[in-house]
Amino acid sequence: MKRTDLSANNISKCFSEPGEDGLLYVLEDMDFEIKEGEFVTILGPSGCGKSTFLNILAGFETANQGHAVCCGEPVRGPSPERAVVFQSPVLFPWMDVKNNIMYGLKQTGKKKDDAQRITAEYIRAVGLDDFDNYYPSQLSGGMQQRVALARSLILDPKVLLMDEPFAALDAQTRYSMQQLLLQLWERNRQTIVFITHDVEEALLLSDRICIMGKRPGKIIEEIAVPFERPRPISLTGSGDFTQLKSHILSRLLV
Ligand SMILES: Nc1ncnc2c1ncn2[C@@H]1O[C@H](COP(=O)(O)OP(=O)(O)OP(=O)(O)O)[C@@H](O)[C@H]1O
Repeated sequence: MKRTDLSANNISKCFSEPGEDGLLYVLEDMDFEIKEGEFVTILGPSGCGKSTFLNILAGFETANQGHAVCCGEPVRGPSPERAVVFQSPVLFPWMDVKNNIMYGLKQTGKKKDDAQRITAEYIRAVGLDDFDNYYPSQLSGGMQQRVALARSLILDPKVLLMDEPFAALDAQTRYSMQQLLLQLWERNRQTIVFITHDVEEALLLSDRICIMGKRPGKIIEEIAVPFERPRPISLTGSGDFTQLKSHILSRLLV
């Protein structure tokens, strides 16, 4: 049986409201669990606390109550076993594609030859073979996000935490990035927590969808996505797909 890779128990989080005396309650008694190798998407209305929750899982934020547990250990801060991919790719502007992707490997003390070989594999995997000496400013948004993905995956994290990673991309690039992510996931089977506002994206990518309610957020419904993989784009026109999509939308609009 697959074991739980990441869980959150009874998480509550509040922030002091900027310029006010009061507290903003963002998460309340939130429970969450994801199994090894599972792909779970979190959907929820704007401001319900999705990013805050992901930041708690990543170890960037601390909960006021409850805690996150990764591979049996409490999350006390960021760790290379939990990689984070943001909407805006975080790259070093002064490094070319190759060095951006290789950076983390070098930090782990890998031998130069090995680091270069592994980096070349990842550059190929994300389809940037002809761009390895380009700088981030010379790349499109989609290409930058490919670099960010390769940069995270090269460290072979157990868990990938993705905060609206494709939201800024045009429809075509978004689709090709979704396919790329699925390809890499099928190969390495990381445990993925993925945040999006796009219900179709959630239904095409994930094993399970967690819907959060309004702030203070917590999960109000979980849906095991019933569609077999691979899921072709034509699936979006099927009756079962549109029915599930409209059910999810109705939960989001409550
Ligand atoms: N560091 C912070 N200090 C104060 N308030 C914060 C902080 N981080 C987030 N918030 C507040 O917490 C609430 C939830 O924010 P969060 O970004 O987690 O929501 P979200 O569900 O990811 O939203 P969206 O879908 O719009 O990205 C918001 O009202 C936000 O203003």
